[in-house]
Amino acid sequence: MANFAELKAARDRRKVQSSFTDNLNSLEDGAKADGRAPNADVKPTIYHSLPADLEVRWTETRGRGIWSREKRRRGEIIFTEVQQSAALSTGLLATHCSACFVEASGVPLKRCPTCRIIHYCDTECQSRDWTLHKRECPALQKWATSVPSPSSETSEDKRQGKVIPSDAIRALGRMMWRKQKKGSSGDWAKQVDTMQSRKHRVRLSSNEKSSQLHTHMVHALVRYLGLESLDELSSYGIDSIAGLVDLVSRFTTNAFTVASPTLTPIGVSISPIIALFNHSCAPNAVPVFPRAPHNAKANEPMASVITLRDIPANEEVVISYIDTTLTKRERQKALKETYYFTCNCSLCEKPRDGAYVDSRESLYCPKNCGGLCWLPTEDDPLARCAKCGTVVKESDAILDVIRIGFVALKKVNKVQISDPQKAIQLTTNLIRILASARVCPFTQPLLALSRLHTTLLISNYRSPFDPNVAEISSPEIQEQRQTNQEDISALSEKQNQLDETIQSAKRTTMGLNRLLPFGHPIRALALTELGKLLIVDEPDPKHLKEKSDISSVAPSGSGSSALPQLAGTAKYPPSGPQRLKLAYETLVSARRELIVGFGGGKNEGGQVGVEVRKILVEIEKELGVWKEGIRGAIADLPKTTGK
Ligand SMILES: C[S@@+](CC[C@H](N)C(=O)[O-])C[C@H]1O[C@@H](n2cnc3c(N)ncnc32)[C@H](O)[C@@H]1O
Repeated sequence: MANFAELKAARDRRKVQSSFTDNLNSLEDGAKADGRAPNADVKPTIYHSLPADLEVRWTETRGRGIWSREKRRRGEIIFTEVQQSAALSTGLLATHCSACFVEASGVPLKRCPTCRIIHYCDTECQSRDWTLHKRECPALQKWATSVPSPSSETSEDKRQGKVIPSDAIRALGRMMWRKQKKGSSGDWAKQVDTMQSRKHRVRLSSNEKSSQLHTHMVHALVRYLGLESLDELSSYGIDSIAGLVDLVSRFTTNAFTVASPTLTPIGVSISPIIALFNHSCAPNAVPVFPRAPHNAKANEPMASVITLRDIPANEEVVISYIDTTLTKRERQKALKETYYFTCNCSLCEKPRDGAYVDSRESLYCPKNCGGLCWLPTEDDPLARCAKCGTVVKESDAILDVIRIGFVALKKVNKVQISDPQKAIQLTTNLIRILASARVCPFTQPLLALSRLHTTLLISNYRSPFDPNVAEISSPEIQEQRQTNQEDISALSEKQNQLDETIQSAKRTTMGLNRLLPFGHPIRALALTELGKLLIVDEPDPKHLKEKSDISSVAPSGSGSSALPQLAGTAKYPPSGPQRLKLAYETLVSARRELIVGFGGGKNEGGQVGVEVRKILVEIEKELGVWKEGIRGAIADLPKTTGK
């Protein structure tokens, strides 16, 4: 006989099942009254490329989602797909191939001679893109001559045909031309038409900004597609302007950013299957663009969805639509503004009391007991340590510091390109102020400022040896270089800059490690960045002055997973051979994480994973050479001991 828990589970199963059936029935009746996506929905037959071990299911609160039928290990690639309807970011159109999204390196790209906007690696990429570009090409030309020019565009820009529709409009155009080409009864049209729309929610929420955005996009799309009458919409399977508004709304709810293997945004894509994954701020999977080494160009841009932890069978696979290092308030605001729902994931549901303190909003205990306190807020200014109960006295001052921090963060984001020195000055000051108020390094806005600070310092650093190359050199070469330099103090200044950059990268990795699970792509890349900084040639190596012990230089077995000690101590980062050893250990750890976040096996941690493997081989050689050199030097020494 079934016990109570089993009966309850059976009842819950029936509940899900009946919601699912009700939903199908109501859709078959043509009912759309609740504003949910019309549902060929859960009928998986239109999703031919969805692997059999993944299943589309429906829930009352979230609509459709993807469930795993099987149990999964962390780092498993559960879904991969070449993006068929993606548009490259406008700023990259001249430097990246519009078919495979790879940046030109060495060989210049070939420009479409007709529109003179789109570029390709070669004729192979051009041919692959032709079915869509043959429609896109005249649209781009027409747009360039007809669009009212914003004041920021110069007449020179216009002469060069550089007036280009936004990434979203170009991606929408591609989505619609594909629909036109495949026919309105084809699977692509069905998949696009059943993506969730937020039209209804937009109206309900009477969100003025969002309505304006939709109206603006519809106007732009009509102009881009060159539509002159309603009749022309029928070739896209749309019969009214309302249908077009709905399509735009589907696009904005479901489109996602195409990123490079280092997570730099490079475009916009629409994939009706990836759009089926629901959101959680504590996701168990992540979509990435690893650019795996075995991938042919014809398979790029390839998106993969990868598990971030072990998943039991019959669990929903959820990804995050936003940056999960943000505070609950920031996350909820972003989700509401863009996706129109209130997240009730396990992270959002945790109450602000008891022994639990969310690291994203924490202060170190005023008594240094090792515990954390919630950051005070306007609503809840009384903060106390969750471990020892000590009350934080200066709540008002801390609130002010946090407020100033967020304002400064906005300002830094604004000026980072136009005035990087000012941005560095701001981040330096704010990081100091927030840290002295006992704000934890994984807490916002300190973490966001640290991430920006590291990025700014990296782009600001120019090696005195070769501005483009970070190379590994033996101490002898470094010594030679140093003695040849006339301005020792300039080198010492450079050394300080480099060390400060490494310390900042270290602080960032520590913050991210606290919030993101092992192998999360953001965390794996931050660790990679730190490792790569540690192999940059030291302009003024401290070890040459200190003559540190070189006998412990060899890599320690398979590498240590432990991070280096906290920045800020006199010893971090170390110099010379110790630094190289630390770089080795950091990159070994980074590679392990990359293999999770960008997929193992054939993916090999993606393009960055492969690059790190190659660097590790170089370091191993270098460390081997040094060790040999020292052995040789010791062997050559006259035997004076004991005499
Ligand atoms: C990209 S779609 C995801 C698939 C969608 N559920 C469907 O049925 O097509 C994004 C939309 O799904 C819903 N959604 C996703 N995650 C959710 C969550 N955690 N809670 C509530 N709604 C969610 C929201 O309506 C959101 O705008």
